[in-house]
Amino acid sequence: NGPTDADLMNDAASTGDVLTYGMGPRAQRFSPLKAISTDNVAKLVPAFSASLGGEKQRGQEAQPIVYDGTIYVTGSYSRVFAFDARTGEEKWQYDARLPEGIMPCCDVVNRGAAIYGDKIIFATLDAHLVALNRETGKVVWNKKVADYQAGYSATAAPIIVKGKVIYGNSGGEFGIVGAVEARDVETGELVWRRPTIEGHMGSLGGKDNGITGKLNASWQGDLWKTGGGATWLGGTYDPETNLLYFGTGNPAPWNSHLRPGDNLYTSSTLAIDPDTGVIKWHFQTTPHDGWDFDGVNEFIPFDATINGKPMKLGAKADRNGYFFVLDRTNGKFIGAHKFVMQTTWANGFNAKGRPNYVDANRPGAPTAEKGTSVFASPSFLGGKNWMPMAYSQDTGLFYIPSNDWGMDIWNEPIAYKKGAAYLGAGFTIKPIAEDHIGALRAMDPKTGKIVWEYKNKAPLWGGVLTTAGNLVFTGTPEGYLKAFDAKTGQELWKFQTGSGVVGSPVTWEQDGEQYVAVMSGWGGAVPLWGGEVAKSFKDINQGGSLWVFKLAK
Ligand SMILES: O=C(O)c1cc(C(=O)O)c2c(n1)C(=O)C(=O)c1cc(C(=O)O)[nH]c1-2
Ligand SMILES: [Ca+2]
Repeated sequence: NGPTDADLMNDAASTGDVLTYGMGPRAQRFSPLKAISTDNVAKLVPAFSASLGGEKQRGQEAQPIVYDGTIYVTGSYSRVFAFDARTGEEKWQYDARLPEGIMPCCDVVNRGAAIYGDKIIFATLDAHLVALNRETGKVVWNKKVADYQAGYSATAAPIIVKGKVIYGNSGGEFGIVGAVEARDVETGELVWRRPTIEGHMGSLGGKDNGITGKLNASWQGDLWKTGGGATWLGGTYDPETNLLYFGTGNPAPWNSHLRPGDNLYTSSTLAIDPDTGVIKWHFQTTPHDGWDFDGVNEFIPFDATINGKPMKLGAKADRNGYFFVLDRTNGKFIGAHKFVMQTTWANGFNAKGRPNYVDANRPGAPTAEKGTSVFASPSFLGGKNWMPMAYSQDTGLFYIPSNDWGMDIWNEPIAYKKGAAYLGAGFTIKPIAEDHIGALRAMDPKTGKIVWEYKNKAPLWGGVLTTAGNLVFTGTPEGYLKAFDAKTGQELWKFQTGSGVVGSPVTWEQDGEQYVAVMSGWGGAVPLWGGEVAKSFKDINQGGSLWVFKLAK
């Protein structure tokens, strides 16, 4: 009863449901549906809206899951809701009732749940993993996965591969140690664990399973013990190579002068064996990161012919402003293409895939209180942050929700203290263009060319969906869900949802009609950390609702 492993692996092709974060294990966010197309999208109207209620609003970053007449969404403050997919009527809701002392860095968000058999599984801000019965919302199991009092939290949607629920952790701003873990979906028992920082021991079936990397190869002294590298965006899975792809976040502390070396495996993409948790390859996008270019961004498998050769590739639009194409079988560097207006920290990448650093643009070492401040672009909130891009199998383009902005950044002294912020840096984010911060960009992964772009005044903070109807959907903080022509970027439709849209849209087919759904509710990191940019957009109203659309009859 309920979705099986095979159903999850087939999610990209099955149009009657949305079973995985990313609309398929590869997370391409491409739907073969075309009942809604460039010809008729102007006639898209609300079918219903459902409120998450309460006073607990803030950022709604979730991607809905749709199965058998029910829409499952997670809400801010670690809540889960089940709504009737035809009427919007609430079936149940679950509230994790968080303790006082949680320490999420960047708003009380959650990006979505996983579904498997009779269960809905999600991660909480106090670092628990919870399985609920999908019919009743009652707890089936609830496991503490890390210590929230040490700064651990969780915001990502888990994925499920071969009966194991696989998930990441958050807390990179508190000197935690990143890890990917796999648990038995039926019992919640740990199967394997893989820390992301070199020197830490992995486990498999209750036994040691080798340390990650090589102790002290790229970290000095004891710094690896509090090295960061959170896996806070979860991962993708490619059934063809049988590899999980997880991004890793910033090294801790942010002040790079306090931790000489490459600091592996922070700001990287890791390919992990889903059966054992062993790292098969790694690619570091920002070695010795000094700007919080936290590299968790999703790695999306795709196939393309390059120089006459069909290749199994993967792409990642990194927070550091470069779009990476790698051979997904072995991590070999194929290319890095700038997708933002400006990158002050590096001038491209060399043939081996190492950045050509501009040394003068690394914030200076603090002599006493404060080191030399530099202007850096992108800002630490990134050329692209958590919000997922989409890949169209029809156009062969990636649609990247990106932002053009910079920051003043300087280093400060800091020492590790359990449960306290471990940055050693100060910063102020600033706009760099008159007319926009956000830019939805269509990237050709074969050439690195930007085929079209749509500029948005506020920073884009929501996920992207693309369809065989030649459409691209994404939301804006100004409150709109918008649809664009996938080939030209022409804006074809918009709808005002009443609060900023920072969720990820999905589409499916039900009773012979195509539906589109998205969460509305402004929040996430921008209002908290956005400096001058946050001030400009402080009047956006908060919210918390699910919007569902279909074509007017
Ligand atoms: O290093 C980490 O553990 C971590 C976690 C998270 C998170 O879990 O949301 C964010 C970040 N870092 C981060 O750097 C960041 O810019 C960010 C933005 C958001 C958001 O949801 O808007 N989360 C996070
Ligand atoms: Ca971070």
